[in-house]
Amino acid sequence: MLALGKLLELTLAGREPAQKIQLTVDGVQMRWLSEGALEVRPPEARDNGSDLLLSSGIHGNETAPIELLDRLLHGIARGEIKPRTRILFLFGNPEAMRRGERYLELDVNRLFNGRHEKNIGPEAMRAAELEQLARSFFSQPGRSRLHYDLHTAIRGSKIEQFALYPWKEGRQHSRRELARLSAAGMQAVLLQNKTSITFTAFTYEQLEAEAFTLELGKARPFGQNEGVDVSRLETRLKQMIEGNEPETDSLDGLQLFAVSREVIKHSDAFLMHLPADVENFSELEKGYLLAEDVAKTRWVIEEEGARIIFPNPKVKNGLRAGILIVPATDAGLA
Ligand SMILES: O=C(O)CCC(=O)N[C@@H](CCC(=O)O)C(=O)O
Ligand SMILES: [Zn+2]
Repeated sequence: MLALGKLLELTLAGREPAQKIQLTVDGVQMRWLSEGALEVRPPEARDNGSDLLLSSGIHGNETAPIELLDRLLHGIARGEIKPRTRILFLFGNPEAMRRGERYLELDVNRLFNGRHEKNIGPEAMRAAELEQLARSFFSQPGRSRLHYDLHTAIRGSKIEQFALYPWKEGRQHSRRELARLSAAGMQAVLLQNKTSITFTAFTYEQLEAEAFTLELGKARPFGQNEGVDVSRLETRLKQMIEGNEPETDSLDGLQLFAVSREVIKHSDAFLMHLPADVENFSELEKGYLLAEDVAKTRWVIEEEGARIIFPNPKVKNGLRAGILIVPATDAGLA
């Protein structure tokens, strides 16, 4: 296999490859751009005009998505997967990956859309670099732009695999992209309704890409991901890369949710009244006191059919400690 196919090994060892550009037997160019960043370019005659950004390791301990991208890269480097799309592979937080931690000082996925400029340290610099790499990758006019940022969650989930779809004023969510996600094994999509500071919010809001955060199961260390079944997503990604993806417009079985409220932790006095092992998508009854904070702030459930995802009272003050969601319809899709 070509040495650049071993991007994960290089990244975990903190090594820079001696040769930055390599060609596969089929003339596919692999180009190392920076730590954890590699561009794949098909020969011009095979290029189908699609640009696909695949990122993982934004949280260093979420290893199933890292292993998935590693398998795809190996397949390309060995000539077993024959790309017709341009692809940018990114491992988001290499130092956190080496340490097996979500992040070192700052959560990279809270540092986009201007936030890195207000912070210092390696993770702020990495977020700035990721923005630059994505901006440069998606700078070619007339090509389709798609970004999947792959994650696994801290806790178990009543709905195992789901996507979060960013929001931008004046832009409608795409039915075709949701059908594609459904075919890739996603069981639910959360439609955002305000701007955000995550990586996919950046590529969606600023780079005109279709962009999704995909949650694929529960976070486990490298080599312990038998319980995370990414087979449907992996098959779909191979088809997308090779340009032979079956057309689909079916949303059958795909559950849609909308954000009702983000629970923001304001102070060290923040208390969340949920069991430590509560699962994502757990239902909360009307009237339930979910959380309390400084100055008698109370989060009481008012919504019909409310559910909680990503509850985490340990986040830093000022950040999201959970999302309250409610069922949604496909009425606003384009
Ligand atoms: O399990 C959790 O609490 C977090 C899992 C995770 O990392 N999720 C992403 C979602 C990003 C988004 O909102 O699009 C995150 O929190 O960064
Ligand atoms: Zn994550």
